[in-house]
Amino acid sequence: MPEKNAIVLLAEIRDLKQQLKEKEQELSALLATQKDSVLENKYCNNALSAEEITRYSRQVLVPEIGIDGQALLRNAKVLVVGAGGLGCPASVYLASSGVGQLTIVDYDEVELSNLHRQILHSEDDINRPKVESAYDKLHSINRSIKVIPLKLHVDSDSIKKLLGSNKYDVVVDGTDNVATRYLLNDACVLNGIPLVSGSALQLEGQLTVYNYKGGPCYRCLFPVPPPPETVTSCGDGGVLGPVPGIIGVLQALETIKIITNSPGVLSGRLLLFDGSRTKFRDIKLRPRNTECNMCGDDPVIKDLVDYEQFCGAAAHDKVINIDILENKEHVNVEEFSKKLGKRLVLDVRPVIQFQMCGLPKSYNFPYDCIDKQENLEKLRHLIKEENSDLKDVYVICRRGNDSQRAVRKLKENLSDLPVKFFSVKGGLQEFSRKIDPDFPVF
Ligand SMILES: Nc1ncnc2c1ncn2[C@@H]1O[C@H](COP(=O)(O)OP(=O)(O)OP(=O)(O)O)[C@@H](O)[C@H]1O
Ligand SMILES: [Zn+2]
Repeated sequence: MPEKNAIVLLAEIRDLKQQLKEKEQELSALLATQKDSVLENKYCNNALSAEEITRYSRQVLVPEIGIDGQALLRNAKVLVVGAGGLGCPASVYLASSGVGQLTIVDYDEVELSNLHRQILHSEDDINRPKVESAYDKLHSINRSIKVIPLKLHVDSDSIKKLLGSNKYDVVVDGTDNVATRYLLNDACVLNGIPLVSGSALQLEGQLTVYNYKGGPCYRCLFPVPPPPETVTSCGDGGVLGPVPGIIGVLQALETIKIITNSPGVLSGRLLLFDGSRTKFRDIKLRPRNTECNMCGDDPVIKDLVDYEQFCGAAAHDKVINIDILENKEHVNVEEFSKKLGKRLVLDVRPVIQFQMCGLPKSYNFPYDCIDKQENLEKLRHLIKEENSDLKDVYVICRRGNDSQRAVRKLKENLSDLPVKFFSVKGGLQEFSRKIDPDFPVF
């Protein structure tokens, strides 16, 4: 028998997956028709079917949940925004605990660098929409609930449609940017929905519930957004997988408590998790601000606004390209690669990123401290030594933004040297995409 090649095998796997999906849909339809008859069981309290009693028995036994709580969960509708580090663990527990309708929204596709923490996605899902992969896993965890995957960017228009078409009991914020945080806060205030908010970076996490039974909203605490350059994303600062895991799981816990009217919901309090010492701290927040622009007694904001404009930052963590240099101060990666090894290259990423991977014969001068006197002296020395007759210095970073800022600083501080500084357009990510895919992207 001739040996099968990888392409044939992949095509067969795809066919089998498609067949499996069709069978699953058949099964769901069958279960839906049987549901009513399942509910009528002479031994069971009619609020829950026999299957539900068995499936959820361990949590129904918890006094705060009980049969009524479980029925509330089955009738609940939860919107999870973001199928990333927080949204994945949160939705796993919401699906498995029997939340009747779980809508999961994300615009993005799965990447290799997501897998260490985004536990709904696996290697086979790379390049698939996150919501598709989330749907498959959640559906296989619990076929008796309705999971609605929506691949879309949540903005002022789409959130209005989303909240207008369904009466959600809770919104879970599993996103990673300030603009979406304000957007979800305002949308939840306008629609009277509690917002379970979490965040995680490096070894630290935070959790609170906004807009719950007269408690504060996000704007009560943060009336104005932080300057965009002070916000660090996971892509820049990193995050250890279990940290968003812990916060996401706690988001599910708060959501379940809200739905089941359990006491102790984390409203008006902020939970701080410090993973380096494995410590939780709980701080009391200011109560609702009666003068809050959004939820105050006489709110100024009556409709959703343009959040990217309000925050001066994009409502996603993808590349925001700044353009602060003149055209002639840029060089594209094609030109840059021809000069590689023949010109001085300054890599202005943080030390850790340079240690992870760097171009041969490049020098690391992190942007943050490039204009410190001792670094300027080192640079002066390097340029004089290495660049005696080569007048160009190439400055590179991860995405081509910090390199532009660095060129500005270098021009200001080393104007006496007979060199020209160029920023490499698109940075190392572009270099990896267009010149050498062996350079690891992250
Ligand atoms: N406005 C939005 N609408 C829909 N999804 C959003 C929105 N903003 C953020 N998200 C999603 O929220 C998720 C946040 O996940 P996470 O913080 O783990 O980071 P990531 O974007 O997946 O990865 P990384 O930061 O490492 O590139 C992402 O999947 C992102 O696509
Ligand atoms: Zn408020």
